[in-house]
Amino acid sequence: MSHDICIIGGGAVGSTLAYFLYRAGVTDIPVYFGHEETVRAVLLEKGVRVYDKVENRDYIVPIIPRHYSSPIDKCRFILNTVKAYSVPETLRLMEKIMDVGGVIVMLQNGIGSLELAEERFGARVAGGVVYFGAERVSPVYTVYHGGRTVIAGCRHGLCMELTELNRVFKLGGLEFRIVSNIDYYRWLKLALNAVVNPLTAISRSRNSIVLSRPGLELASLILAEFIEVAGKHGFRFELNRLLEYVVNNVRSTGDNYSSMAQDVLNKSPTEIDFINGFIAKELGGGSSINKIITLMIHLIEESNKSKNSVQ
Ligand SMILES: NC(=O)C1=CN([C@@H]2O[C@H](COP(=O)(O)OP(=O)(O)OC[C@H]3O[C@@H](n4cnc5c(N)ncnc54)[C@H](OP(=O)(O)O)[C@@H]3O)[C@@H](O)[C@H]2O)C=CC1
Ligand SMILES: CC(C)(CO)C(=O)C(=O)O
Repeated sequence: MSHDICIIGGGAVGSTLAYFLYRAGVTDIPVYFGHEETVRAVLLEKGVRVYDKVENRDYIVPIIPRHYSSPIDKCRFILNTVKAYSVPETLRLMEKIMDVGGVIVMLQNGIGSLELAEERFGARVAGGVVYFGAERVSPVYTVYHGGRTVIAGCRHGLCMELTELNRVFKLGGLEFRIVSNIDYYRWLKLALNAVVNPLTAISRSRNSIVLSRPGLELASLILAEFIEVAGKHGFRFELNRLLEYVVNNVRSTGDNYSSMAQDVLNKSPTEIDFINGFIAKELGGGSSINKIITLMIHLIEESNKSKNSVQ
């Protein structure tokens, strides 16, 4: 079956994107999931439920649920919204469902997923950064907490096709902004995630915890190292302006549990190696704050695996 837009990963971000497409009048979107049970649950619900907290309204978003092992569509646009650690499992799926001339948009936080997809699909891949907060309450229920922007662009070429996504998402109320320097925006988003995700995951708190005194003190330490690493890659950032940017973004998603906090609460693996782990590695070893934070999150992952952890 031929479709304009397919989504891989129907979790918090995938469901929210399907919701904005639904508002734009697009209703036949295949969404690929990791578990058969999720596919069955979505079929029963006749879609995914998305609660728009900004509008205080509940929607059933009709989607076509698929399991990733059964690639039966041909898609002009593939929006990949699985967690970074699941991306390798989706490479074969993307190969099967990408239509001739199709474009993939990799929407993971952190560094590594876009690079992996580019290795396989070259210039047919765009990167995207998501500036909204969404919480997956159950496999078929997502709360959209606010923020209305996705920034996207290709690193090799112009990807003019993306203007179509810009048009359709705009109809639904989401800004899908296309930029020529997507790497700059990926680094900027890395700064935000390096602060918000581990601090909310360690404290098992909503994003607004970052605005507390210790939260802001830790933010400065994390960002000082981020600035050093970004500088080595040719991106110059200034600490006070970065802190202001983090504070503004935390204010607009304050009620959300970051994706990493959700992972920890669900006893799932986290994306720490793609975020603070990446920064620590780029610092070249030694006992950095990003290294310590990475180890602490790995310790929590281990504890979550263990039957002896306190519930
Ligand atoms: N949540 C948020 O507020 C934000 C998240 N992000 C980023 O967006 C990305 C996605 O996060 P989020 O939506 O929270 O993640 P979720 O954990 O909510 O959703 C992940 C989805 O991927 C599916 N999946 C897992 N493996 C596969 C596979 N092999 N093939 C197809 N689908 C698969 C899961 O299926 P199943 O349901 O069956 O398990 C699930 O639907 C992450 O990189 C995150 O950092 C960025 C900004 C905000
Ligand atoms: C923007 C933010 C911090 C929203 O929660 C996010 O990217 C995430 O949760 O991973």
